[in-house]
Amino acid sequence: MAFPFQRHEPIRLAVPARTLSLSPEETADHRRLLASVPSPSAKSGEPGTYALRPSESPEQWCGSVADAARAVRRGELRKAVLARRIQMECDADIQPSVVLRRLAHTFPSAYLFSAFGLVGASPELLLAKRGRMVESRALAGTIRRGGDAESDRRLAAWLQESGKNQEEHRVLREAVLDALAPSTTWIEANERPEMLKLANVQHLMTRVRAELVADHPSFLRLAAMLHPTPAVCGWPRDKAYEVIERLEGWDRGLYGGALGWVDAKGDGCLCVTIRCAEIHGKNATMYVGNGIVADSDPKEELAETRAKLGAILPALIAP
Ligand SMILES: C=C(O[C@H]1C=CC=C(C(=O)O)[C@@H]1O)C(=O)O
Repeated sequence: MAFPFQRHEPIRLAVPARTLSLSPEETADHRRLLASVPSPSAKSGEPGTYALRPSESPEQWCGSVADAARAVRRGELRKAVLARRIQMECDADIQPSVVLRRLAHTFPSAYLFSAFGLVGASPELLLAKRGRMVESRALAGTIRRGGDAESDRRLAAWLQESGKNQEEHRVLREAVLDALAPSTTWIEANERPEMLKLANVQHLMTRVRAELVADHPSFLRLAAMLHPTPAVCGWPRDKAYEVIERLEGWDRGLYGGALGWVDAKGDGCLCVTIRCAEIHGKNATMYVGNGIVADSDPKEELAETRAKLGAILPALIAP
């Protein structure tokens, strides 16, 4: 099932013909499972040439970032997330299963998905529920990986101390805790953000765990309270939607939404749909966004979108 970015759009639901559940310890099987997904037939061939084009020029997008940062400085909102779309056209059909397998290789611990035309490897957990236990993994604040252990450590230390990134993260942490707390008997979260290190970038992360009250809202209702978090939208939510509408002006569809499963017992798991692309035959649209606060610098934000694209882009391109 998938929630689109827009709250008024209907949730998409698919009933799987077959399900297979694996424990986290069975990662090796998970890889084996993906390896068993049939490869495209030799006849259909793999793309050999790729044409890339951003839907909006980098200059245009930087202008929008500057505009959003000014709105935050004027006190209209605390944070807005602005996204970019990168279009790719190939000379043969792109096979989602091939892209997924490449993502699984580079991002083995991510939430991998290929559903409703969207393929990706998201590091962000919106909500997981088992019985009365719930969990969320909130990410905001980003820096690239260093080329060696020392520069990587220095970049991580810089991120932990960066006022701009701390503010991006604080807004998210508060929103997630405020949304869940009224439905819980206890709720815990790390005081200071941890570092989450991925192949291409590192993020500030807050892990939230909680026990729900006996008479708790359903998994879907809880997810709908959280969605969209300030990791993909901003805060206050209504004002952030307004700024996104004005500065982006395109429909995000399932990007910035949530995707996962819910079962008959009311348990489920939904990741945030980031680090992904929509695939249609020979065409793909990649999506990438950043949290914008008062001190955001457009050029640095542009570089950050390029670092984040280092997840989905290499999975689509294998010249
Ligand atoms: C919205 C995206 O990332 C979010 C998740 C982690 C870090 C983010 C950031 O530092 O801006 C974004 O809030 C995206 O990758 O498209």
